[in-house]
Amino acid sequence: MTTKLDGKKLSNEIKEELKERVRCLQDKGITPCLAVVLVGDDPASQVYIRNKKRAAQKVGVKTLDNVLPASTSENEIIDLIYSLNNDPQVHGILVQLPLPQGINEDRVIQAILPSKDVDGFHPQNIGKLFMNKGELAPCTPNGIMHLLAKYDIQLDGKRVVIVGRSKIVGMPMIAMMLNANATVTVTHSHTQNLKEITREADVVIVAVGKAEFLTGDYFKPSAVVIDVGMNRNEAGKLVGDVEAASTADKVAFMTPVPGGVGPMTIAMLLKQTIEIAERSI
Ligand SMILES: Nc1nc2c(c(=O)[nH]1)N[C@@H](CN(C=O)c1ccc(C(=O)N[C@@H](CCC(=O)O)C(=O)O)cc1)CN2
Ligand SMILES: [Mg+2]
Repeated sequence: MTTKLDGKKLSNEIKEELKERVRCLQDKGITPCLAVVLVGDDPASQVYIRNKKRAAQKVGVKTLDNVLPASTSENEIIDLIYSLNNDPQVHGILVQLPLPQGINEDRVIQAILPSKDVDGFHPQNIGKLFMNKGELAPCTPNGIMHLLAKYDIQLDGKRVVIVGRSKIVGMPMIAMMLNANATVTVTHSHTQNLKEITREADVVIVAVGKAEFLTGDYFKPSAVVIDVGMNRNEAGKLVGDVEAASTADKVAFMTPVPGGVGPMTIAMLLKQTIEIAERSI
């Protein structure tokens, strides 16, 4: 029997706790505020921003919208970020990724004041994370760590395999797993004999962005499988990077798609916005 790692349920529990923390801040005259920067008209990004704003509203985090056309120049985006850096009412700044083609994502992220970098993507925050001194961490891997802790999944000494090395998930996940004393292997598009590697793993984190890329035979029966993927299959159905039909009921723990990692990402974003506001007291 496979235990479902229910990110939707845990994210709702976290949001309830966050409401209380927002009430405490409001008693001190502080409203946590998240500035959202969305450039262009990528439909998926528009959905994610809508979901983030809705969740923020539910817990009492104020959002400031900055929606810019795809034609906006890199310098204009950076100037906007500088003005948000200097705005004392703004606690967190979120730049929705991906940015339109031609915009240098690294330059834009580096313009964010590290103390307001609620997504934890600034090199200073990534560096601190690798030194196990992180304060603001990328939300998806952070959400995965919270989900594993909720289900008492031990990481110390365990073999963790990360499939994918993106800046948003795979790379920061390496640091978090090392900080948890796991033995970490990172695999990517150049990796040979992937199945031999994943079959040895106690925990497999899959973030490759390819629909149903890994099937049940990639995992041992006691494995914990974390599926970060969100893809539309040919029938238009939302599916992960792991084939659920051949994997569910075969492994020990698994995240569903949807309802696994995704909601945890949003809960972590709100949690970190509130933490920045709490530090301002
Ligand atoms: N600045 C950022 N950009 C991006 C991030 C990020 O963390 N920061 N991550 C992804 C997209 N993302 C958040 O931005 C995100 C994606 C999906 C979900 C989510 O809740 N998914 C649901 C399903 C939603 C659906 O039905 O379509 C789920 O998994 O249950 C949350 C956040 C790239 N960009
Ligand atoms: Mg999910």
